[in-house]
Amino acid sequence: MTLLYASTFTDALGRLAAPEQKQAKLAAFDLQLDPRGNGLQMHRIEKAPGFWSVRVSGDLRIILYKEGETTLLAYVDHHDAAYWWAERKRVVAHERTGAMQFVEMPIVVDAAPVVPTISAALPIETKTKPAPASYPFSALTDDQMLDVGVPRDWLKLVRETKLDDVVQLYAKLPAEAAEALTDYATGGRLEDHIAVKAVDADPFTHPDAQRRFRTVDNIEELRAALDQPFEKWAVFLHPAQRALVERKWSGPARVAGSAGTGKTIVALHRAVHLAREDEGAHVLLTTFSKSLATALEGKLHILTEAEIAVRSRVTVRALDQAAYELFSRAFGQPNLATASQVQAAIKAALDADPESCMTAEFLFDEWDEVVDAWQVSSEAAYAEVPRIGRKTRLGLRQRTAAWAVFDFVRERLAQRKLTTWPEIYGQLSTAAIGKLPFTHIVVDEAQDLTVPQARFLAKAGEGRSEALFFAGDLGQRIFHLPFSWAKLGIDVRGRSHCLKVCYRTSHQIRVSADRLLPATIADMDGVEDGRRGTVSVFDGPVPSVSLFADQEAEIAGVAKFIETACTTGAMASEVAVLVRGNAQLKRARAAISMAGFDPRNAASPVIALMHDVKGLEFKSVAVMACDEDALPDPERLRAVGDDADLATAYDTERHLLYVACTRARDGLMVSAVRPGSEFLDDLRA
Ligand SMILES: Nc1ncnc2c1ncn2[C@@H]1O[C@H](COP(=O)(O)OP(=O)(O)OP(=O)(O)O)[C@@H](O)[C@H]1O
Repeated sequence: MTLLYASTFTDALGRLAAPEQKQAKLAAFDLQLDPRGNGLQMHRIEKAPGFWSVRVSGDLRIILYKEGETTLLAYVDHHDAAYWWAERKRVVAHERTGAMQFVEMPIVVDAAPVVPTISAALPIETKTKPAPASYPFSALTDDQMLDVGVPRDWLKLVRETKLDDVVQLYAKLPAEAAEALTDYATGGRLEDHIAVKAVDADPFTHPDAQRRFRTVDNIEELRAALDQPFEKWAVFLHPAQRALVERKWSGPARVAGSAGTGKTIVALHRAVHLAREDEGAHVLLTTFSKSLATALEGKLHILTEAEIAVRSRVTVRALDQAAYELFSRAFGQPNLATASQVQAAIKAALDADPESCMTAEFLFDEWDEVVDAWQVSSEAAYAEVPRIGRKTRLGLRQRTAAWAVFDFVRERLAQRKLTTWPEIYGQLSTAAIGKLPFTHIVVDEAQDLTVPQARFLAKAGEGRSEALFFAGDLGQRIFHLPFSWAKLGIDVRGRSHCLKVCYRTSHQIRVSADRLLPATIADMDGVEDGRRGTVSVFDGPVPSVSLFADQEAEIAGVAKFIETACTTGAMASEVAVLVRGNAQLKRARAAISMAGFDPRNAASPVIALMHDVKGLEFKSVAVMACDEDALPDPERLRAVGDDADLATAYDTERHLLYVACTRARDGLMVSAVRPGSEFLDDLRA
């Protein structure tokens, strides 16, 4: 006998009180040991063919679906609610795709005047004819809908669905069908969603079935799955995610996609997959900051709860942290130069040459983005180096003058035995590359890699097709100028794939945030990340973009937003107030205080800078103080030494607002003092 569990079971388990969860899990473990359920009180549910109820305790019931040698843990709830759930479901293999589905049974109502609506608690089929304009699916044929996994019982109801009700299809239809229809209703093509047809195969192993059903191989696996805080991502991957995780790649590969489409989840599963496949593997799972690495490590622990040996083959570190450790081991602890030490050296060189027509800012950028980044070590090499990403051309005389400054900086750093990050990566790429302990490197947030990091990774993965895997979104690049990965030896062309299902942000928030970015962004190698066709799996309130007369009024407005979020289901720690820079932090604190919280208390809403929230998510987010003179940040723009780089710096400021807005799951408020940042017009458009 085979035991499976469904995502509906873990979802329902998560909603029970803790003692009830414990009892339900014990009954589930009994079923794992004996899927026939001998010794348990089981009853066939008359009105729901194939479904059985198992008495857990009192009136708590597990709903099982049994067919042949298969037992499925389908749902768990109190008696009446559990029966109510089962009586409205059928478990059937889709006639066209072969994927096993839970199909909600539509109720047919004969009364003609009832307006068709999917948003009702139960679907109501009527005989009224909808007007095509507001009914996006009215012209679809049966075949078109069956091809994407719509159950036959729902064909008519789908045709009668209004545009405003489309996102609610997720609550009623199998996810593959809802995704396809949502994309179609928002301008996409159904042809892009035609499901794999595997009618003769086991319907539970169809790629679409695996996003809702999981076979349990042993009690440890079931215990790990049920003990987790019901993290769906740990088990139920989207077929597009699973394909990227399990594929044998012929070179460096990359997963892209809008914020919240599960790129981090894919990176994490990929790392575990590599470690699982090969006992000799040692995987570095890395990202750009220590806090994100810590979050990744927490998720790794959830995912490998029942696989301690696999866990031991994955090391999670921020990339700089990993490089520092590797360098220290190979060459001794480095003494790192700070940006201000480099700036001081540039200033000293310029002071000695009052004739120079280059600014200290320009020279610092040139040092940072070109000379140090590419480890240029001589004037001749500087004359040759392609100044990728730098738009202002330098003539020979200017390069010679600039080199005199850089030579001075290099000498001063050497005298003081100071090392820069590019030097660390440079030495690792040459002297230590044969001794790296990692067989594979999986990089999350890869859009913010620096040149030296990318060069190092290219060297680390050289000659091994599966060694490098990247996850990132070009629309979230907020730290560095773009450069060609291919020229450095990381060629993901033909191996870059975009995820299209957004799990984090509501449809309304995603649509607003997407307006900040072009529909497609290409990197320097011509690899495109497309946002078109992305769908969110749930609905929420329309985000607000509010302009206030002054700071006091804005603080009061944000305080009200926080209060509302906290009284409508969010815990205070699930609410965040984000600002562009340190100068705006006091406004965030004032808003939190006015909402009745102590900003110093850890259980209060989170206050953070936009730069620090990459990879995080909150139930509700207020992005405040987006004033005209705060976003784009004038300091940042002033620091751009090369006027020609201004447009790129503007883009990164825009990306920053995109990152901030897409941290929100359900509620988003963006605010400013009038007239507000120019970016807000795009959000509102
Ligand atoms: N297959 C899945 N099933 C359910 N939830 C998922 C799935 N994949 C991802 N998620 C959830 O979606 C949310 C976003 O995932 P993740 O952080 O991986 O997205 P991302 O694309 O890396 O986002 P960002 O670009 O903002 O960093 C998380 O809450 C994650 O648990």
